[in-house]
Amino acid sequence: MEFTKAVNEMIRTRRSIYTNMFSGEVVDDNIIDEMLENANWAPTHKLTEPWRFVVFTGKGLKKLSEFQGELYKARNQDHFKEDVYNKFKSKPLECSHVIAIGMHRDEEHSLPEVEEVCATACAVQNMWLTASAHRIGCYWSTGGVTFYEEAKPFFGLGEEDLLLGFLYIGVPKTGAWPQGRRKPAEDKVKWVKG
Ligand SMILES: Cc1cc2nc3c(=O)[nH]c(=O)nc-3n(C[C@H](O)[C@H](O)[C@H](O)COP(=O)(O)O)c2cc1C
Repeated sequence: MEFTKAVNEMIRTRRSIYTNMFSGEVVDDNIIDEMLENANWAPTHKLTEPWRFVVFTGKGLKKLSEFQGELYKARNQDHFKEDVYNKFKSKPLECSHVIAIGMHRDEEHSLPEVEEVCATACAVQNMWLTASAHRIGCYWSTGGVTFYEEAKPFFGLGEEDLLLGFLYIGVPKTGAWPQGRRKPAEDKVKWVKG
């Protein structure tokens, strides 16, 4: 069946495409919208739909770059490293779009936190597969200010919410689609048949 072939192909050829593999071209916003729409169809226990995204592009990338740089500086006055600071600032500027990935806890805490993180990760995978289907490059980064508690409000997240990282997006340079590698699936699977 065509669906089976397509889904196998998309899942197995989805790759992390890093910023040094980006051409500098800008991705059409319509593709980003498609990614976000597909994210919204992720599975979600009790339909809490915990994923929250902030999309940075154009001058927005500069805002993110400055925010990250300043927060790094403020946080690391005693052990400031110039190269880390430069990386915090430069990464967003190497992209066409950056999507900040947030997980929002509902007030009732209807579910254990881990379930909401899992649902958000499913949403990210939907975006990643959609980008790959268009042969747009992206990767999930948990660098930058991801684990800085005080970064949350900048991304519209509350105390109970989590910032889970960033999807860095760009047009890959020609020929920049890498081969993947995985150890055999059988190594991680046990069947119980009787
Ligand atoms: C939750 C999560 C966080 C990740 N964080 C980073 C990261 O901070 N930096 C990085 O270079 N890659 C990061 N990656 C991408 C992985 O390195 C990548 O998926 C892995 O090398 C396998 O390559 P593939 O995605 O091309 O199959 C992350 C992936 C996931 C799922």
